[in-house]
Amino acid sequence: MGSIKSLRCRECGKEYEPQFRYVCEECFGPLDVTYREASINRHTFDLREKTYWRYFELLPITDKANVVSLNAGLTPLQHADKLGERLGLKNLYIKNDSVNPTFSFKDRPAGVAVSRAKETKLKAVGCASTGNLASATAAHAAKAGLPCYIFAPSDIEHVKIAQALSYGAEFVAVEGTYDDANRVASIIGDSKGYGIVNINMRPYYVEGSKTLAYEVAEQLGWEVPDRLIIPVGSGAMLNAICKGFEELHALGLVGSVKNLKIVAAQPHGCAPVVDAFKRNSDEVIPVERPETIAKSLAIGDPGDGIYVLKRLKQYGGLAEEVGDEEIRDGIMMLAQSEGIFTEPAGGVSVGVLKKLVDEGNIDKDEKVVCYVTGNGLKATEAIIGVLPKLTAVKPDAAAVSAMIG
Ligand SMILES: Cc1ncc(COP(=O)(O)O)c(C=O)c1O
Ligand SMILES: N[C@@H](CCOP(=O)(O)O)C(=O)O
Repeated sequence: MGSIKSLRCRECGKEYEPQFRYVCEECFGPLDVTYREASINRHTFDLREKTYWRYFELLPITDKANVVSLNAGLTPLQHADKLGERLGLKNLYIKNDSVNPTFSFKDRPAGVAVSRAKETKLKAVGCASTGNLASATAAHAAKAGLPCYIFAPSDIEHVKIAQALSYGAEFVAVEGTYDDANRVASIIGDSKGYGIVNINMRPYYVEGSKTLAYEVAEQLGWEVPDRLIIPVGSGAMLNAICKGFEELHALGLVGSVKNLKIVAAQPHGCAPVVDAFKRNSDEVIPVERPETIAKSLAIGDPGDGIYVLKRLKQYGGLAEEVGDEEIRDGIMMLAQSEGIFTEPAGGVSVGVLKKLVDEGNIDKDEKVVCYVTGNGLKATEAIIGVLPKLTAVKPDAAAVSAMIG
């Protein structure tokens, strides 16, 4: 049995029974899941399934029978020696979450939220999305046998729309930004009683992403790295990863997290958190019209932005942005040195890492984990212009030989 205890307001600390609720009725703060003490140690996980459900006691589902799993998680933590050499880092790792079942890290939070929807007998699920969450929610809903409603900007990558539609979701293509889609999803979800995974189910949903901390620690032999590079949209994942490391420490599974340093990475065309960090302000000013090839990070009004700023203060953090060209360079560098093909969000992580190393902000001996959260096959239009042009050649060895030299 899982050990969920309560929902606790992140602002005022008021506790609630774990119900279908996502903001505090006193102060409108966001709610976080708390757990009863779990009796686990480092060896508890040794023989368990190779998915993020290996951490079942630390996830907000009571009965294992309600788990809706596509076998996501326990993705590779690749020692990136070649990329590290190019950047001048001795101890670089890529957490490659692009190889999940729907090809992004969103299988973690979506899988947890859809499982919770099944457990609490909701009649339908959905999400507001920039594309990746759409497929993750739709695929898990298909597996659970639940209807699924997606609300997303109409101009996201075609393949992300095709993927979500293929899983049988109803796709509402909103003429507007992600924030417009989010507003509509919130109203529809509340009026119809649908579980909108990243809005009215958010306390449960975000718990899935903290497994990105658990896995990294376990894969490093229960060690806390020196620094994490995390791409930021709403900021939910960054917060969840910090919560994950803190929980591991509280459980005695890892040592101190005091020296962990966090980097928030955003694209130049939508970098409200980086902007606030650089102004040394606690106020995140929304970006009205995001303009970036990193469409999955095009969240102008990041719901967890202020909490990212708090985390950066708590963890000696940095925040940096990179433009479209640096994002493409990051995609190519990762593909050509490590054989990992990422969508632009991963190009943002690598681009920001390169920028910080070049500027002398990261020491060459640090153990750095760079999160790559989505697959390059999902956004090929972002790089098509920088790939070499192909010239067709007759199926003739002499002609081919003349061409390739
Ligand atoms: C591939 C990818 N990486 C990173 C993020 C950022 O996650 P968050 O919105 O939780 O900050 C998103 C979505 O926003 C995403 O789709
Ligand atoms: N990038 C996300 C959109 C929003 O998800 P959230 O967790 O930040 O609320 C997506 O993949 O759709």
